[in-house]
Amino acid sequence: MSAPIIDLKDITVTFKNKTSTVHAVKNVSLQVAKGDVYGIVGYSGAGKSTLVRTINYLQVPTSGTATVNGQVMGQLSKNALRLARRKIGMIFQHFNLMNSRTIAANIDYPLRYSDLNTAQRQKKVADLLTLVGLQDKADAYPAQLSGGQKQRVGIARALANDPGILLCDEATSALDPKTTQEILGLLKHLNQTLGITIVLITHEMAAVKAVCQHVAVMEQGEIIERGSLLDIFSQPQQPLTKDFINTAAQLDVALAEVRKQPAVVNLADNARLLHLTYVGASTDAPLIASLYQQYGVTANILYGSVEFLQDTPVGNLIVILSGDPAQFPEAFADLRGQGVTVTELDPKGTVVA
Ligand SMILES: Nc1ncnc2c1ncn2[C@@H]1O[C@H](COP(=O)(O)OP(=O)(O)OP(=O)(O)O)[C@@H](O)[C@H]1O
Repeated sequence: MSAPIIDLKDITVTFKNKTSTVHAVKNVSLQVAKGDVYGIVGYSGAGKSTLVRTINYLQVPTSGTATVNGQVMGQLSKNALRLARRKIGMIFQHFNLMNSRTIAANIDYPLRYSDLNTAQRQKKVADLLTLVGLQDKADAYPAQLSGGQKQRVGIARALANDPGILLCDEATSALDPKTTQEILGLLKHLNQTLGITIVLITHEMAAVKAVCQHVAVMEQGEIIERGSLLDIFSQPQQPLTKDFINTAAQLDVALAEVRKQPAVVNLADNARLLHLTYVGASTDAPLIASLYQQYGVTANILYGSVEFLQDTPVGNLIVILSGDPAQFPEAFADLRGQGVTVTELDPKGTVVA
Protein backbone atom coordinates (compact mmCIF):
# COMPACT_ATOMS: atom_id res chain seq x y z
CA MET A 1 0.00 0.00 0.00
CA SER A 2 1.20 3.54 -0.66
CA ALA A 3 1.96 5.58 2.44
CA PRO A 4 -1.14 5.57 4.64
CA ILE A 5 -2.88 8.91 5.10
CA ILE A 6 -3.16 8.12 8.82
CA ASP A 7 -0.34 6.28 10.54
CA LEU A 8 -0.60 5.80 14.30
CA LYS A 9 2.43 4.10 15.82
CA ASP A 10 2.55 2.67 19.34
CA ILE A 11 0.03 5.17 20.68
CA THR A 12 -0.48 5.13 24.43
CA VAL A 13 -2.73 7.53 26.31
CA THR A 14 -2.75 7.49 30.09
CA PHE A 15 -4.93 9.78 32.20
CA LYS A 16 -3.70 10.40 35.70
CA ASN A 17 -5.39 12.22 38.51
CA LYS A 18 -4.72 12.30 42.23
CA THR A 19 -6.41 9.03 43.00
CA SER A 20 -6.31 6.94 39.84
CA THR A 21 -4.62 6.19 36.55
CA VAL A 22 -6.62 5.21 33.45
CA HIS A 23 -4.83 3.49 30.61
CA ALA A 24 -7.29 4.63 27.92
CA VAL A 25 -5.17 3.53 24.92
CA LYS A 26 -2.39 0.97 25.19
CA ASN A 27 0.29 0.81 22.56
CA VAL A 28 -2.01 0.89 19.54
CA SER A 29 -0.78 1.09 15.95
CA LEU A 30 -3.22 1.75 13.15
CA GLN A 31 -2.80 2.58 9.50
CA VAL A 32 -5.58 3.93 7.32
CA ALA A 33 -5.16 4.11 3.54
CA LYS A 34 -6.24 7.18 1.60
CA GLY A 35 -9.87 6.84 0.49
CA ASP A 36 -10.69 4.12 3.00
CA VAL A 37 -13.68 4.04 5.31
CA TYR A 38 -12.29 2.57 8.52
CA GLY A 39 -14.58 1.58 11.38
CA ILE A 40 -13.46 1.35 14.99
CA VAL A 41 -15.96 -0.57 17.02
CA GLY A 42 -16.07 -1.26 20.74
CA TYR A 43 -18.15 -0.80 23.83
CA SER A 44 -18.25 2.42 25.81
CA GLY A 45 -14.94 3.08 27.53
CA ALA A 46 -12.88 0.93 25.16
CA GLY A 47 -10.76 3.94 24.23
CA LYS A 48 -12.11 4.64 20.74
CA SER A 49 -12.64 8.39 21.15
CA THR A 50 -9.31 8.86 22.87
CA LEU A 51 -7.50 6.99 20.10
CA VAL A 52 -9.23 8.87 17.30
CA ARG A 53 -8.60 12.24 18.95
CA THR A 54 -4.86 11.55 18.71
CA ILE A 55 -5.26 11.72 14.91
CA ASN A 56 -5.99 15.45 15.01
CA TYR A 57 -4.05 15.89 18.22
CA LEU A 58 -7.08 17.04 20.19
CA GLN A 59 -5.60 14.38 22.44
CA VAL A 60 -1.83 14.44 22.74
CA PRO A 61 -0.61 10.86 23.21
CA THR A 62 1.40 10.00 26.29
CA SER A 63 3.73 8.17 23.92
CA GLY A 64 3.73 7.13 20.28
CA THR A 65 3.59 8.96 16.96
CA ALA A 66 0.66 10.16 14.87
CA THR A 67 1.59 10.86 11.25
CA VAL A 68 -1.25 12.36 9.25
CA ASN A 69 -1.07 13.56 5.66
CA GLY A 70 2.67 12.90 5.88
CA GLN A 71 3.11 15.24 8.87
CA VAL A 72 4.25 14.07 12.28
CA MET A 73 1.63 15.82 14.41
CA GLY A 74 3.80 15.97 17.52
CA GLN A 75 6.52 17.89 15.70
CA LEU A 76 4.31 20.68 14.34
CA SER A 77 4.42 24.25 15.61
CA LYS A 78 1.20 25.64 17.08
CA ASN A 79 0.38 27.37 13.84
CA ALA A 80 1.24 24.38 11.64
CA LEU A 81 -0.91 22.18 13.88
CA ARG A 82 -3.84 24.56 13.43
CA LEU A 83 -3.44 24.36 9.66
CA ALA A 84 -3.08 20.56 9.76
CA ARG A 85 -6.28 20.29 11.83
CA ARG A 86 -8.26 22.18 9.20
CA LYS A 87 -7.61 19.28 6.85
CA ILE A 88 -9.11 16.84 9.36
CA GLY A 89 -12.86 17.33 9.78
CA MET A 90 -14.72 15.90 12.76
CA ILE A 91 -18.36 15.22 13.58
CA PHE A 92 -19.84 14.30 16.94
CA GLN A 93 -22.70 12.40 18.51
CA HIS A 94 -24.38 15.56 19.79
CA PHE A 95 -23.56 17.67 16.72
CA ASN A 96 -21.97 20.53 18.75
CA LEU A 97 -23.75 23.28 16.80
CA MET A 98 -23.95 26.90 18.00
CA ASN A 99 -27.61 27.36 18.83
CA SER A 100 -27.63 31.15 18.63
CA ARG A 101 -26.37 31.17 15.03
CA THR A 102 -28.13 30.24 11.81
CA ILE A 103 -27.29 27.08 9.92
CA ALA A 104 -25.39 29.11 7.32
CA ALA A 105 -23.41 30.86 10.07
CA ASN A 106 -22.58 27.53 11.72
CA ILE A 107 -21.20 26.19 8.45
CA ASP A 108 -19.37 29.43 7.74
CA TYR A 109 -17.70 29.46 11.16
CA PRO A 110 -14.63 27.32 10.27
CA LEU A 111 -14.04 29.59 7.25
CA ARG A 112 -13.34 32.64 9.44
CA TYR A 113 -9.58 32.27 9.01
CA SER A 114 -9.66 31.17 5.37
CA ASP A 115 -8.39 33.23 2.46
CA LEU A 116 -11.84 33.35 0.86
CA ASN A 117 -13.61 36.72 0.45
CA THR A 118 -17.21 37.25 1.53
CA ALA A 119 -18.74 36.26 -1.81
CA GLN A 120 -16.59 33.15 -2.02
CA ARG A 121 -17.52 32.18 1.52
CA GLN A 122 -21.21 32.61 0.76
CA LYS A 123 -20.86 30.40 -2.31
CA LYS A 124 -18.93 27.81 -0.32
CA VAL A 125 -21.64 27.69 2.36
CA ALA A 126 -24.36 27.41 -0.31
CA ASP A 127 -22.49 24.58 -2.02
CA LEU A 128 -22.03 22.74 1.28
CA LEU A 129 -25.72 23.14 2.11
CA THR A 130 -26.58 21.62 -1.26
CA LEU A 131 -24.07 18.82 -0.77
CA VAL A 132 -25.82 17.72 2.43
CA GLY A 133 -29.33 18.35 1.10
CA LEU A 134 -30.20 21.37 3.27
CA GLN A 135 -30.27 24.17 0.69
CA ASP A 136 -33.54 25.51 2.11
CA LYS A 137 -32.30 25.69 5.73
CA ALA A 138 -29.64 28.40 5.47
CA ASP A 139 -31.56 30.84 7.67
CA ALA A 140 -33.01 28.32 10.12
CA TYR A 141 -31.61 27.80 13.61
CA PRO A 142 -30.40 24.47 15.01
CA ALA A 143 -33.41 24.18 17.32
CA GLN A 144 -35.66 24.11 14.25
CA LEU A 145 -33.95 21.05 12.76
CA SER A 146 -34.34 17.31 13.36
CA GLY A 147 -31.41 15.28 14.67
CA GLY A 148 -30.57 13.99 11.20
CA GLN A 149 -30.64 17.51 9.77
CA LYS A 150 -28.39 18.74 12.60
CA GLN A 151 -25.88 16.05 11.79
CA ARG A 152 -25.99 17.11 8.13
CA VAL A 153 -25.06 20.60 9.30
CA GLY A 154 -22.26 19.06 11.35
CA ILE A 155 -21.00 17.28 8.25
CA ALA A 156 -21.20 20.44 6.11
CA ARG A 157 -19.29 22.40 8.77
CA ALA A 158 -16.66 19.63 9.01
CA LEU A 159 -16.14 19.81 5.24
CA ALA A 160 -15.86 23.60 5.05
CA ASN A 161 -12.06 23.61 4.73
CA ASP A 162 -12.00 20.72 2.22
CA PRO A 163 -10.44 18.18 4.55
CA GLY A 164 -9.07 14.92 3.17
CA ILE A 165 -10.07 13.13 6.37
CA LEU A 166 -13.34 13.03 8.29
CA LEU A 167 -13.43 11.65 11.84
CA CYS A 168 -16.89 10.54 12.97
CA ASP A 169 -17.28 10.03 16.72
CA GLU A 170 -20.51 8.09 17.33
CA ALA A 171 -22.06 10.34 14.69
CA THR A 172 -25.25 8.31 14.39
CA SER A 173 -25.67 7.15 17.98
CA ALA A 174 -28.26 9.80 18.82
CA LEU A 175 -30.33 9.10 15.69
CA ASP A 176 -33.17 6.68 14.94
CA PRO A 177 -32.42 3.70 12.66
CA LYS A 178 -33.84 5.26 9.47
CA THR A 179 -32.01 8.57 9.98
CA THR A 180 -28.87 6.61 10.86
CA GLN A 181 -29.03 4.87 7.48
CA GLU A 182 -29.51 8.23 5.73
CA ILE A 183 -26.48 9.77 7.43
CA LEU A 184 -24.37 6.67 6.75
CA GLY A 185 -25.52 6.84 3.12
CA LEU A 186 -24.40 10.47 2.97
CA LEU A 187 -20.98 9.57 4.42
CA LYS A 188 -20.61 6.79 1.85
CA HIS A 189 -21.55 9.22 -0.90
CA LEU A 190 -18.94 11.74 0.30
CA ASN A 191 -16.32 9.02 0.39
CA GLN A 192 -17.15 7.91 -3.13
CA THR A 193 -17.54 11.33 -4.73
CA LEU A 194 -14.93 13.40 -2.85
CA GLY A 195 -12.53 10.53 -2.08
CA ILE A 196 -12.50 11.64 1.56
CA THR A 197 -10.99 9.18 4.02
CA ILE A 198 -13.37 8.39 6.86
CA VAL A 199 -12.67 7.01 10.34
CA LEU A 200 -15.90 6.03 12.02
CA ILE A 201 -16.13 5.21 15.71
CA THR A 202 -19.21 3.34 16.82
CA HIS A 203 -20.55 0.77 19.23
CA GLU A 204 -22.87 -0.54 16.51
CA MET A 205 -21.55 -3.12 14.09
CA ALA A 206 -24.57 -2.40 11.88
CA ALA A 207 -23.13 1.06 11.14
CA VAL A 208 -19.75 -0.46 10.31
CA LYS A 209 -21.45 -2.98 8.05
CA ALA A 210 -23.26 -0.26 6.14
CA VAL A 211 -20.23 1.82 5.12
CA CYS A 212 -16.83 0.56 6.23
CA GLN A 213 -14.22 -1.22 4.15
CA HIS A 214 -12.04 -2.07 7.13
CA VAL A 215 -12.76 -2.51 10.78
CA ALA A 216 -10.82 -2.66 14.04
CA VAL A 217 -12.34 -3.93 17.26
CA MET A 218 -11.22 -2.22 20.48
CA GLU A 219 -11.40 -3.55 24.01
CA GLN A 220 -9.80 -2.05 27.12
CA GLY A 221 -7.55 0.30 25.19
CA GLU A 222 -6.29 -2.25 22.68
CA ILE A 223 -7.18 -3.28 19.16
CA ILE A 224 -7.97 -6.96 19.57
CA GLU A 225 -8.87 -7.72 15.96
CA ARG A 226 -8.76 -5.93 12.61
CA GLY A 227 -9.23 -6.66 8.94
CA SER A 228 -11.38 -6.13 5.88
CA LEU A 229 -15.11 -6.00 6.51
CA LEU A 230 -15.66 -9.31 4.74
CA ASP A 231 -12.90 -11.11 6.63
CA ILE A 232 -14.10 -9.82 9.97
CA PHE A 233 -17.71 -10.75 9.22
CA SER A 234 -16.99 -14.16 7.73
CA GLN A 235 -14.18 -15.24 10.06
CA PRO A 236 -14.29 -13.33 13.32
CA GLN A 237 -11.72 -14.69 15.76
CA GLN A 238 -12.33 -12.94 19.06
CA PRO A 239 -15.39 -13.56 21.24
CA LEU A 240 -16.11 -9.81 21.39
CA THR A 241 -16.03 -9.52 17.61
CA LYS A 242 -18.42 -12.47 17.31
CA ASP A 243 -20.65 -10.81 19.84
CA PHE A 244 -20.82 -7.58 17.83
CA ILE A 245 -21.47 -9.41 14.58
CA ASN A 246 -24.13 -11.66 16.01
CA THR A 247 -25.92 -8.63 17.38
CA ALA A 248 -25.70 -6.79 14.05
CA ALA A 249 -26.98 -9.78 12.07
CA GLN A 250 -29.58 -10.41 14.79
CA LEU A 251 -28.14 -13.90 15.08
CA ASP A 252 -28.32 -13.61 18.84
CA VAL A 253 -32.09 -13.12 18.57
CA ALA A 254 -32.41 -16.04 16.11
CA LEU A 255 -30.30 -18.26 18.32
CA ALA A 256 -32.36 -17.50 21.40
CA GLU A 257 -35.46 -18.64 19.46
CA VAL A 258 -33.70 -21.67 18.03
CA ARG A 259 -32.65 -22.79 21.50
CA LYS A 260 -36.30 -22.98 22.55
CA GLN A 261 -37.18 -25.50 19.84
CA PRO A 262 -37.77 -29.08 21.01
CA ALA A 263 -35.26 -30.48 18.50
CA VAL A 264 -32.58 -28.35 20.18
CA VAL A 265 -33.77 -28.70 23.76
CA ASN A 266 -33.71 -32.49 23.34
CA LEU A 267 -30.73 -32.64 20.99
CA ALA A 268 -30.08 -36.29 20.16
CA ASP A 269 -26.69 -37.90 20.81
CA ASN A 270 -26.16 -38.34 17.09
CA ALA A 271 -26.90 -34.65 16.36
CA ARG A 272 -24.94 -31.41 16.55
CA LEU A 273 -26.11 -27.80 16.59
CA LEU A 274 -23.97 -25.74 14.21
CA HIS A 275 -23.58 -22.20 12.97
CA LEU A 276 -22.36 -22.10 9.37
CA THR A 277 -21.14 -18.90 7.71
CA TYR A 278 -20.13 -18.65 4.10
CA VAL A 279 -19.05 -15.86 1.80
CA GLY A 280 -19.66 -15.55 -1.89
CA ALA A 281 -21.62 -17.64 -4.28
CA SER A 282 -21.86 -20.94 -2.39
CA THR A 283 -25.43 -21.61 -1.36
CA ASP A 284 -26.87 -23.77 1.33
CA ALA A 285 -28.52 -26.28 -1.03
CA PRO A 286 -25.40 -27.89 -2.61
CA LEU A 287 -23.56 -27.81 0.70
CA ILE A 288 -26.28 -29.72 2.40
CA ALA A 289 -26.89 -32.13 -0.47
CA SER A 290 -23.23 -33.11 -0.53
CA LEU A 291 -23.19 -33.70 3.23
CA TYR A 292 -25.90 -36.29 2.76
CA GLN A 293 -24.42 -37.88 -0.33
CA GLN A 294 -20.91 -38.21 1.04
CA TYR A 295 -21.39 -38.73 4.75
CA GLY A 296 -25.01 -39.74 5.22
CA VAL A 297 -25.41 -36.63 7.36
CA THR A 298 -28.78 -34.87 7.21
CA ALA A 299 -29.28 -31.21 7.95
CA ASN A 300 -32.27 -29.54 9.50
CA ILE A 301 -32.09 -25.80 8.82
CA LEU A 302 -33.46 -23.88 11.79
CA TYR A 303 -32.49 -20.41 10.62
CA GLY A 304 -30.99 -18.91 7.50
CA SER A 305 -30.11 -15.46 6.23
CA VAL A 306 -28.09 -13.91 3.43
CA GLU A 307 -26.97 -10.32 3.48
CA PHE A 308 -24.76 -8.35 1.16
CA LEU A 309 -21.55 -6.74 2.37
CA GLN A 310 -20.05 -4.51 -0.30
CA ASP A 311 -22.04 -6.50 -2.88
CA THR A 312 -20.75 -9.87 -1.66
CA PRO A 313 -23.27 -12.28 -0.17
CA VAL A 314 -22.59 -13.52 3.36
CA GLY A 315 -24.79 -16.41 4.46
CA ASN A 316 -25.55 -17.56 7.97
CA LEU A 317 -27.25 -20.83 8.78
CA ILE A 318 -28.10 -22.43 12.08
CA VAL A 319 -28.58 -26.15 11.49
CA ILE A 320 -28.87 -29.46 13.28
CA LEU A 321 -26.74 -32.09 11.59
CA SER A 322 -27.66 -35.70 12.33
CA GLY A 323 -25.90 -38.90 11.36
CA ASP A 324 -23.10 -41.18 12.41
CA PRO A 325 -20.98 -39.10 14.83
CA ALA A 326 -17.87 -40.88 13.52
CA GLN A 327 -18.50 -39.10 10.20
CA PHE A 328 -18.78 -35.62 11.74
CA PRO A 329 -15.09 -34.66 11.82
CA GLU A 330 -14.70 -35.40 8.12
CA ALA A 331 -17.99 -33.77 7.20
CA PHE A 332 -17.03 -30.59 9.12
CA ALA A 333 -13.57 -30.62 7.52
CA ASP A 334 -15.21 -30.91 4.11
CA LEU A 335 -17.41 -27.88 4.84
CA ARG A 336 -14.39 -25.91 6.02
CA GLY A 337 -12.58 -26.96 2.85
CA GLN A 338 -15.37 -25.32 0.89
CA GLY A 339 -14.78 -22.04 2.72
CA VAL A 340 -17.56 -22.44 5.25
CA THR A 341 -16.85 -21.34 8.81
CA VAL A 342 -18.23 -24.06 11.07
CA THR A 343 -18.90 -23.31 14.73
CA GLU A 344 -20.41 -25.91 17.00
CA LEU A 345 -22.93 -24.35 19.35
CA ASP A 346 -23.81 -25.34 22.85
CA PRO A 347 -27.55 -26.07 22.65
CA LYS A 348 -28.07 -24.59 26.12
CA GLY A 349 -25.54 -21.76 26.04
CA THR A 350 -26.44 -18.16 25.81
CA VAL A 351 -23.84 -17.07 23.26
CA VAL A 352 -22.49 -18.44 20.03
CA ALA A 353 -19.36 -20.41 20.84
N1 LIG B 1 -9.97 13.41 29.84
C1 LIG B 1 -10.03 12.25 30.49
N2 LIG B 1 -9.61 12.15 31.76
C2 LIG B 1 -9.65 10.98 32.45
N3 LIG B 1 -10.10 9.82 31.92
C3 LIG B 1 -10.55 9.87 30.65
C4 LIG B 1 -10.54 11.07 29.86
N4 LIG B 1 -11.04 10.79 28.64
C5 LIG B 1 -11.35 9.48 28.65
N5 LIG B 1 -11.05 8.90 29.84
C6 LIG B 1 -11.21 7.49 30.19
O1 LIG B 1 -10.53 6.72 29.23
C7 LIG B 1 -11.24 5.53 28.93
C8 LIG B 1 -11.54 5.49 27.44
O2 LIG B 1 -12.50 6.49 27.12
P1 LIG B 1 -13.01 6.79 25.63
O3 LIG B 1 -13.97 7.93 25.70
O4 LIG B 1 -11.84 6.90 24.75
O5 LIG B 1 -13.77 5.46 25.29
P2 LIG B 1 -14.79 5.19 24.12
O6 LIG B 1 -14.52 3.81 23.66
O7 LIG B 1 -14.72 6.26 23.13
O8 LIG B 1 -16.16 5.21 24.88
P3 LIG B 1 -17.38 6.24 24.72
O9 LIG B 1 -18.08 5.81 23.49
O10 LIG B 1 -18.17 6.00 25.98
O11 LIG B 1 -16.77 7.62 24.65
C9 LIG B 1 -12.47 5.55 29.80
O12 LIG B 1 -12.20 4.80 30.95
C10 LIG B 1 -12.65 7.02 30.15
O13 LIG B 1 -13.31 7.17 31.37
